[in-house]
Amino acid sequence: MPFVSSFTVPLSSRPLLRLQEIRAIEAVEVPLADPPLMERAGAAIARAVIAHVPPGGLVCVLCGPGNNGGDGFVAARRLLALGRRAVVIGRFDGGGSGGEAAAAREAFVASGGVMLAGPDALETPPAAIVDALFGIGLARPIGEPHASWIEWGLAQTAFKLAVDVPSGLDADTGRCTGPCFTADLTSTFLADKPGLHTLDGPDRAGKVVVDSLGIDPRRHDLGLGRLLGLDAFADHLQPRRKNTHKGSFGHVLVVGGAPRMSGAAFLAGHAALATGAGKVTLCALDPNILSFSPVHPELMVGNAIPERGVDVLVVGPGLGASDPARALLARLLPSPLPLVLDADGLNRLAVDAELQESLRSRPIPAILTPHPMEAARLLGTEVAAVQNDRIAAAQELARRYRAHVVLKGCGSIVADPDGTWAINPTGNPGMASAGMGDVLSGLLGSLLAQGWPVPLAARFGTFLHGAAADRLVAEGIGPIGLRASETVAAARQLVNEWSERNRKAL
Ligand SMILES: NC(=O)C1=CN([C@@H]2O[C@H](COP(=O)(O)OP(=O)(O)OC[C@H]3O[C@@H](n4cnc5c(N)ncnc54)[C@H](OP(=O)(O)O)[C@@H]3O)[C@@H](O)[C@H]2O)[C@@H](O)CC1
Ligand SMILES: Nc1ncnc2c1ncn2[C@@H]1O[C@H](COP(=O)(O)OP(=O)(O)O)[C@@H](O)[C@H]1O
Ligand SMILES: [K+]
Repeated sequence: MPFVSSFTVPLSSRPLLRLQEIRAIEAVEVPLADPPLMERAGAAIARAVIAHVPPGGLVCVLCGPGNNGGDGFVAARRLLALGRRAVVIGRFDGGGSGGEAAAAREAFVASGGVMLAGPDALETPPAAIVDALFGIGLARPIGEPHASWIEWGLAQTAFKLAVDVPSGLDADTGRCTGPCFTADLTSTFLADKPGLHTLDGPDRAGKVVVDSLGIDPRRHDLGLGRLLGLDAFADHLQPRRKNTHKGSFGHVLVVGGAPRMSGAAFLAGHAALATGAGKVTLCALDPNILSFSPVHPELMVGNAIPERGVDVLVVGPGLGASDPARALLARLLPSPLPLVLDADGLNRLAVDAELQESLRSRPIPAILTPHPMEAARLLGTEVAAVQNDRIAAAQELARRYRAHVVLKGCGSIVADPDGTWAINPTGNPGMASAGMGDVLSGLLGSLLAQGWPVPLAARFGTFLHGAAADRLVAEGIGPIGLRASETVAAARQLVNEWSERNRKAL
């Protein structure tokens, strides 16, 4: 029997709020809420602990100096009231009370709760650790004593729950700014946060559960960011009408394939065909390229750009940096056809003001698919600067190049020229292998050829590709050794399954 774990795909899209947007909700709701939001947050944590920890197990709550710590004190007090074993580890200098967090601390102590000065004082190993050290108020890398507590916590086999955000993780960017907690479950409040879903976030947060604390988020400005779910694509994931022909599904032209790099163009073309493009032609720079692929004889292969009949351009896979490559870009960027620009196409664009102007002036904005290094070149900066704030980097690229941007990597960001953005929750580290980007380009071209609106194609192609890789991993194929070409058949299977499911739902 092959190893099979469950494959689940995120079904529902949801808002992702950045710090300022969360703070704006707090400013309105905290003064009005009865019971107070901290009380509700603490109750939610206590419920989550009870759901995961058998009675009798010791729950150790690490509490920090702010409201995140306040949530932890409320949770500990409630656990005690429910007959659970709970202690707090916390150290608070200075006496002055005041503020909700201090009141929560006093209420915990008044109810007979025990506060220890460090994990050394624990008499038994905990069954659960609740990280209530820092949440959205993290202002700098975590120092002592909290850093040692985190290190101790990570060494325990206990169930680990993070309150709002794993301490040390930046809720906006997903960056660890120093020592950082790693949770099995993050219970996040009011709304979901982007930092839980990109860069280091998915490694640190574990499963993310959103608790609105009884606040209807629709009463507030939900910002421009979303976490993608399958529901966002339902209108376009429909079964095919019977009365159709290959012309109904568009003709994709893949331009790339310089000497020794023709595989990239083949992968993109293969992905486009397998996900529904009516016809695919490869225009390769390699003069010695085979005129047909024995593996995929459906692909039309040559060295020329067809005079007519093409509906969508995918430019870049294996394009290289030669003068003929530049000439092709200069010819194709002003085209009125939908365009996906990837890989060497992006690298050349980064250093060529004329090409940049053609791109910006296109009647239909292109889709650019940079990985962080390509994004850094396009922004004239370093990879670290891109990764410091992936959302801001993708938004800046989208604005500067007037294009839809897929900034690839763990938690790919999709950004549009109007400032809207999304994070893709699908995908896994099996995708960190050569050729994956070429497959993505082909998928995007295929969706455009089949009439998907450009912003939605950028989102769905990214979602589909990651979900395909996730399904393969669930079937025991990867993550180690997962090959780009394997994701193509899995994407085909998913796109058919999802379309068929929508037929049944009609
Ligand atoms: N508002 C509400 O009612 C609600 C809030 N909620 C909860 O509150 C959380 C936000 O609370 P928060 O704003 O108090 O920030 P929090 O994350 O506790 O940290 C700030 C404190 O830490 C300190 N500090 C920062 N970095 C530090 C470092 N590296 N090392 C050491 N100290 C550091 C900082 O002090 P300072 O920077 O001034 O030294 C300040 O004292 C949120 O995530 C959610 O859990 C929910 O219950 C919903 C209702
Ligand atoms: N750790 C990861 N988690 C999720 N997706 C990943 C991960 N690593 C890579 N990917 C995805 O795989 C693809 C890799 O693209 P790219 O880096 O351009 O590969 P290549 O240039 O080798 O074709 C992107 O879509 C990226 O988002
Ligand atoms: K926390």
